[in-house]
Amino acid sequence: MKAAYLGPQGSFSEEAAHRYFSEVNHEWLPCDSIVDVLEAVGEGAADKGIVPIENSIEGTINMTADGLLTYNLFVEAELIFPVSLHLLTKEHASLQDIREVWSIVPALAQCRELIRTNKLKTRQFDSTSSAAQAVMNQERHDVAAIASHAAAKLFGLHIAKSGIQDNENNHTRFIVVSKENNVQHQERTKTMLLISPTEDYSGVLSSILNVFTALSINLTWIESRPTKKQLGTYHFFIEAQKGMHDDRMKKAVSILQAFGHEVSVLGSYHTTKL
Ligand SMILES: O=C(O)C(=O)C[C@]1(C(=O)O)C=C[C@@H](O)C=C1
Repeated sequence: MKAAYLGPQGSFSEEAAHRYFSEVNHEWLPCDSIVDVLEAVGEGAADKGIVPIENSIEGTINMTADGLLTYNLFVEAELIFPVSLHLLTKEHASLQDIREVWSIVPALAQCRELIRTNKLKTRQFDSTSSAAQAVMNQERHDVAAIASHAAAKLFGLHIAKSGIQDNENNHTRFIVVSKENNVQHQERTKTMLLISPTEDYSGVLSSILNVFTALSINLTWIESRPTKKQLGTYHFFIEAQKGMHDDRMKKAVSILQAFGHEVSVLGSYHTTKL
């Protein structure tokens, strides 16, 4: 089994992948970007991929949500991973010495307060670990990567300040994706749906939500994404706190279809706290 994740070594994705797949022998495929992970699974270069989809401070990682549809992927597990971000420098330095921070956009966004109050410039990288590697390979003393403790150790960087995210209690939700439609009807705790209204009318979203209210199904995530076909047209990712084996969930899907909406079940899965 080959599993793809966002590399290089030292990324949060790598830590999540190693912890989740720990019991079995796996072949790993570190990729250069989140989209490359999804593409590797979509095109069969890897059997499974681990990608971040939501962070408790910054919200949805849109390229993951959109990529699920581009590459026709299914979600087979959800992982909750605690994220602590650190300021990593090449030499011993303090926050006052730093003028510029490098990282992936979601990690920069999780440290908005520190960046704003210290008037730091930012540079975007494809992962926290590629930013840490770039800091190691340069000579400036006023730049720092925003990355993990594992990246600091791996690249021999100094931790100038730790726990710099806006909220100490910070978690990222990863999903494990594959090409296989694994929506079995075995007991699972959550389901992800994509609902595409075929018509636009006033109250279309509330009519969709009312179906879940009427069936007492709690929703854990809702995200509107543009269809990319015409300005102002959306489809909705909805995650419900019920597995697809549950009769109420099956009923919700058939009512939504009877309303004329297109409904795809993107996965039914359990949550693992890492
Ligand atoms: O860059 C990494 O280390 C990643 O695994 C990606 C990622 C993300 O994009 O959300 C994962 C967890 C943290 O939220 C920060 C970065």
